[in-house]
Amino acid sequence: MQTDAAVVVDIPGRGKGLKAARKITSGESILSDLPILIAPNDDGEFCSACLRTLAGRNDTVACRDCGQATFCSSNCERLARQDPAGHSPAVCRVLARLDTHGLSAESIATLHFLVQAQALFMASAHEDTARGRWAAFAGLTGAADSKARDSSDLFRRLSTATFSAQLPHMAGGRPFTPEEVADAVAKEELNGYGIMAPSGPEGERNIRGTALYPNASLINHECLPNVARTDNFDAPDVQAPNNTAVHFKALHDLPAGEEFTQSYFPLHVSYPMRQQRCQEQYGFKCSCPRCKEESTWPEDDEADDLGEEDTMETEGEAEPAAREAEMMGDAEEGEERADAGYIQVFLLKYVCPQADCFGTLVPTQPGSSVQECNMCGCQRTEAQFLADLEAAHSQDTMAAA
Ligand SMILES: C[S@@+](CC[C@H](N)C(=O)[O-])C[C@H]1O[C@@H](n2cnc3c(N)ncnc32)[C@H](O)[C@@H]1O
Repeated sequence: MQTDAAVVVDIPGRGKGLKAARKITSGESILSDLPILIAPNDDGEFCSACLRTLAGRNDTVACRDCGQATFCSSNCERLARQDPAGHSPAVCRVLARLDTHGLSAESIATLHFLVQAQALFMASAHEDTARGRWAAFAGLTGAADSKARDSSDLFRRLSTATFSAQLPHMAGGRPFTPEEVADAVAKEELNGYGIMAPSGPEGERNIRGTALYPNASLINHECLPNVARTDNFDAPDVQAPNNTAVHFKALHDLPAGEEFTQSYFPLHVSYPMRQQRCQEQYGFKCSCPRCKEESTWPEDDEADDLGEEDTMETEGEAEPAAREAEMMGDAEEGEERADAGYIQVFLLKYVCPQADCFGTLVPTQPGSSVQECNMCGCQRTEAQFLADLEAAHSQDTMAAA
């Protein structure tokens, strides 16, 4: 791994995970990772290779063979055609022959992902770089660890198109078996990062595509995470494929040996919804310190009700900064259950305050108290945070009176 900050470890009950190889400072970048494979949505809005926004560009190139890929530039087209799991001749031939009749947009996207994953597998029989990428793909958690959904229809459509495409240059490789299709589908579901587009005029969020990363896909979930992801697929000054990297920064200081955890959902999501999504989407029961605490709360007492009387500690009249330290300090390292006050301050500190954004605020630099939202890009200073904390405290005091 290209970082001295993280090491891969086996964690009982969680499979593989990443731990801090040394002491980490708040705002430090702990990992930057390029994808093993990117599966674009192919709806014509984003580059099929690097997922850059196409609107406003005058150098886009559409694939004339399959008609199912558009690139932001001739450079991306060239890179995609050279990449066995990008838009290589093999992928293009199979895509052109896929029967997608009657499938939902989500299943079509999964089928396209399977075409690319299978092409990577077939190329790994005779190409060294494909072999390394396939090894990373094969190492991701998959069907054996989850309730794989029925993928027999996807297998049938994939194998029919593959057979009809006749892939002469794929000598040595072979198509996926039904079990390999089920495993690849599970790998996408359990490890895929949905790459979000900037919000539309009505606040709607499109997904550009799904990407699997060799190391970032190993970071486990907790509902009070200590790292958060940033990316910049539309960075004008970063050439493909480097714009497809994801970066993880520490939200606060961490001791050596601490497991890096991210939240698989926006931080404000309620306890029942988080439990359901961990179980149904990822196949595990979340018993993190926040879930342990919130499992004892009355049902309608959602985590995002920050002003609720019984979730706020109102003792004493400490200054805001002292109050933050006091409350954040309540959750001792390794403690099993987070304190209600700690959860409240954590959410105030890290949930983006912009209406309907729900991004995570991440320190801009190591040691900096200025935070930036990983979704909308808004910034907040320590003074603004302390004012927000004070306002929440006053609201609670009034509600309690
Ligand atoms: C993106 S992968 C993370 C890496 C994974 N642990 C591995 O071994 O490759 C997601 C999977 O990790 C496991 N996982 C993540 N967070 C967990 C948690 N808090 N408790 C138990 N299992 C967890 C679940 O099996 C989940 O489907």
